Parts: sequence; structure tokens; C-alpha cells
Amino acid sequence: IPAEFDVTLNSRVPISHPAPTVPIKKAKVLILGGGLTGIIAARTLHQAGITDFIIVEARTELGGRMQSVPFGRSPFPRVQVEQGPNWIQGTQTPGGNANPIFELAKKHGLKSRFNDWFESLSTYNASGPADFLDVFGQSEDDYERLTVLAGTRVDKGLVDTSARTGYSLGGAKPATPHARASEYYQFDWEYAQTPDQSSLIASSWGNNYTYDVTSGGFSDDNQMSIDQRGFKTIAQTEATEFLAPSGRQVWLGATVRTVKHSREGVQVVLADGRELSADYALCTFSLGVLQHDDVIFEPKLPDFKQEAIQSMVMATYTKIFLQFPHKFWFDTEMAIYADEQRGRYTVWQSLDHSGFLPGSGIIFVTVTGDFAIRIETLSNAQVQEEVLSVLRAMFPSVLVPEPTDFYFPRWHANPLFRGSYSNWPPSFASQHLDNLRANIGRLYFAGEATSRKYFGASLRFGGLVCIVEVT
Ligand SMILES: Cc1cc2nc3c(=O)[nH]c(=O)nc-3n(C[C@H](O)[C@H](O)[C@H](O)COP(=O)(O)OP(=O)(O)OC[C@H]3O[C@@H](n4cnc5c(N)ncnc54)[C@H](O)[C@@H]3O)c2cc1C
Repeated sequence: IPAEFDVTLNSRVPISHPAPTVPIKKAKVLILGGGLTGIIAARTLHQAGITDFIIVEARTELGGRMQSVPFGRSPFPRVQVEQGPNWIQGTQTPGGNANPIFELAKKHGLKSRFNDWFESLSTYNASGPADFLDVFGQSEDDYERLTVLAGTRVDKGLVDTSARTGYSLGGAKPATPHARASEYYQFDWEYAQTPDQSSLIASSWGNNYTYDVTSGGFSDDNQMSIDQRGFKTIAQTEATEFLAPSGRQVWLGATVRTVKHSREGVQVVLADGRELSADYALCTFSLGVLQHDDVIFEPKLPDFKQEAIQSMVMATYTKIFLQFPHKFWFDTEMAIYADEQRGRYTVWQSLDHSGFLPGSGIIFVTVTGDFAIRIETLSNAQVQEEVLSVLRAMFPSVLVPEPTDFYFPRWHANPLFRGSYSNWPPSFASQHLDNLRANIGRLYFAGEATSRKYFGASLRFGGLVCIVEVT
């Protein structure tokens, strides 16, 4: 309380002095979170003629998990690398449905390139280069059988199982480091958790609705953004097309602490004490944020909602970027490293490649799931040492130099995300998804995790579904 308002501190202030109040900003709709879902929800409202909304975002820019960061040290120019999403997964087949992200990319002239995950691939183990592409080919067939099995179970009305059970029923029981690394590349690298931790049916849905044209998917291409404006440019440029130039519809640097909801409306209290109120609110915060109680709901969310929130998993997918004074690695786009320990620094991608960022000296390795959470507890120096030891094993005849730059984000610890994207565990029932999406009176929910077809690793348009009801 400022001293001039506090009668106990300053007796000259008359006792009748009005109590200090923080002005409440009123809007028709508050959109909580300025990621892609929040932006598209705002666009939907705008198109419906409702312009009295405010996007409330804690970060200093829109885009959410779409985050490009400058990376690299002299003598190389610094380049933008994507610590969040990188690929448009499934683009369009002639005459077929277009992935809405692909549409945005075309509209805003995103520079991207086809990324050949399956044909431009080198393989290594702890002794160096090792050709196990035949084993890898087998793992592609195993994954194909897995998705077919999931479809059969849905058709027969059978219950879900883990993807591990599905693999085993299909006869796939990887027993060697080569087979386990190949399976990891097919599965964990997409779902950010192991087959044991993932739903058979839901993981296959995600795959089919994205890649399989006969199941309503877009195409089997993965298009990688190499745009130096950052992948986020498609979200941010789209937003500037309809948001008021005055900036009144967006509050940046505004961290929500409390969401009070009632039959009359929704009131939001920010970390700095400012308050906003509205007739409706649409919460697009990540599943991880909801799970972690970073935001307090008053009254508490009902039991059915809390059960749904806690039943899904916010998985972690971490890219570790390294820059070296010269390129000493493979000329393919991708590489698999098969360690004795499943999932230990398995998937490598060269950015210093003619199709991507040639001459950049950059390579990155991706880790997922529990291993990704584990490295967040280590220091940068410890992780760098582990990664370098793997590179030395992969390239025994090379004197692997010290990197000129090294970086990885800590998605799991980040209070605005608490992980990278959602994954369905085998115990997740379909009803949980309905409950995750369900509104509580005037408080609506959207975002990546609330999408039945595209939860997890595909950019989400969940906001569209809920906002129709709001309008
Ligand atoms: C490492 C990684 C790799 C990925 N790879 C791909 C890929 O290649 N292709 C693909 O299609 N998808 C990928 N994804 C998934 C994709 O990024 C997400 O599905 C999508 O960005 C989710 O958008 P959203 O708007 O639902 O959520 P978010 O982007 O999380 O938006 C929610 C917003 O809420 C804000 N927020 C959180 N808490 C608060 C608070 N208390 N107060 C105010 N604001 C708050 C956050 O800052 C954020 O901006 C990846 C994600 C990650 C992290």
C-alpha cells in the first residue's frame, strides 16, 4: 500500500480517502494465451464481427511454442533455429485437404523444404558407422502394422492398449540396439514418449489424420521451415492482418495468476495485480500449465475436469543444438545412433546441408520423454560432455573439435509450457478428451491437447471448435 493511502503510516491522509483500486479492464472475450490456438481463436471472433476481445499472453511476443532463437558464434553468421516446432507435418495431396498450417505457410511465403526422414539417412552405433538400414526398413513395416492393428481394434469395438502391446501382437519385439533405435526413430521421435507409455489407438489416429490421405490425412510429406524470420512468422504475420493496429486487443507480458469464473462472467488477475473481466474466456494454456497449478481457478475446476487434465501426459521433446568450426559428419539429412541404452541421443539432423543451412556448422540431436526430463536436471556442460562422447563414438576416426556454440531449451521446467506437447497414455479414455474440451459455464478450453485428431505434435486449431459456441 503506498504510504499516502495508509492511515497507520501517514496520519495526514484523511480516513475517508477512497481505497486504492486497480482499474478493471472489461472485454467481451478474454483469450488466455497467445499461441497459435489463441491467434486463430481471435481471428475466428474477428471474422464473426466480435472485435471486443483481448489476448492475454505472458511472453513478449505472440506465437507460443513456435519459438525461433538466434544460434551460432563468429566466424559463422548467427542463424535462427527452431527450438519448438519445425515441420509442417502432412502438407497436401493434389485435390485433397490442405493442412491449415501449410495454407498459412503458403500465404505468408514461408521458406521451407521437404525433409527426407526415411531415405536420406545414415546409421551408427557405439563403434562408429554401422549399416543397419535393413533393420530400419523392418521397423517401418512394424509401424505400418501397428497402425493397421489400431484401426482393426477400433472397427471391432475393442478397448485400447499400449502401443507396446500393439507392437508385440504384430510380432515386433526389438531385441538389439539397432532394432530399438529404429523403433525409437519411428515412434518416440514423434510422440515424445515410449510405445509402453502411449495409447495404441490414439497414436495411430494422430498418424493417420496427418499423413494418411485415405483416412482424411493431408500427405506423407514433412516440410521443414528454414525461414530466417522464424516459423513463428506465419502466426505473427497472420495476427497483424486482423488485430487492431492500436494494440488494444493484445496484452503482452501479462502473466495470468487467477481465473475467477461464475455464471455472470470471468475475471482474471495478473501477476502484477492488474485485473481484466469479460463475459467469456477461452483458456488455451498448455496441458502442462493446467496440470501444474501454475494458474489458480476459482472456484476449483470440477472433479471431472481435473481428472481429464491429470489423465493425459505433457511429454517433453528437446532439440540440442551444436555448432562446430567445420563439418565432420554425414552428408545425409538424418542419422540414427544406436546406443545400448534405448533413446540415448538417437536422432541426429544436419542443418549444415545443401537443403537447409549450408555452411552453418550446425547439427542437432533430439531427445524425448524421461530422457529429455533427465537432461534438464543436468548442467549444460554435463549434457555437452555426454553429447560429445556420443559423437566421438559415432566418428571414431575424427578428432571431434570443441563446439563453438551449444544450446538446448528446458521445456519441462518452463512454467509457461511444462513440456513440449501432449501424448495419450493407454489409460486415457475417450471421455477424458470430451471432458478436457468441455466448458465450465463461461470458461472455455482449447489448445493442442484438446484436439482429438491432431493432439500432440501437430500445430493445433482447437480454438475454432470452442469459439463457435462462444459466439
Ligand atoms: C519442441 C517442440 C517441437 C514441436 N514440433 C512440432 C512440429 O514439428 N510440427 C508441429 O506441427 N507441431 C510441433 N510441436 C507442437 C506445436 O508447437 C504445438 O502443438 C502448438 O504450438 C500449440 O499451440 P497452442 O496455441 O495450443 O499452445 P501454446 O503455443 O503453448 O500457447 C499457449 C500460450 O499461453 C501462454 N501462457 C502460458 N501460461 C500463461 C499464463 N499463466 N499467463 C499468460 N500466458 C500464459 C504461453 O506463453 C503460450 O504463448 C512442437 C512443440 C514443441 C515444444
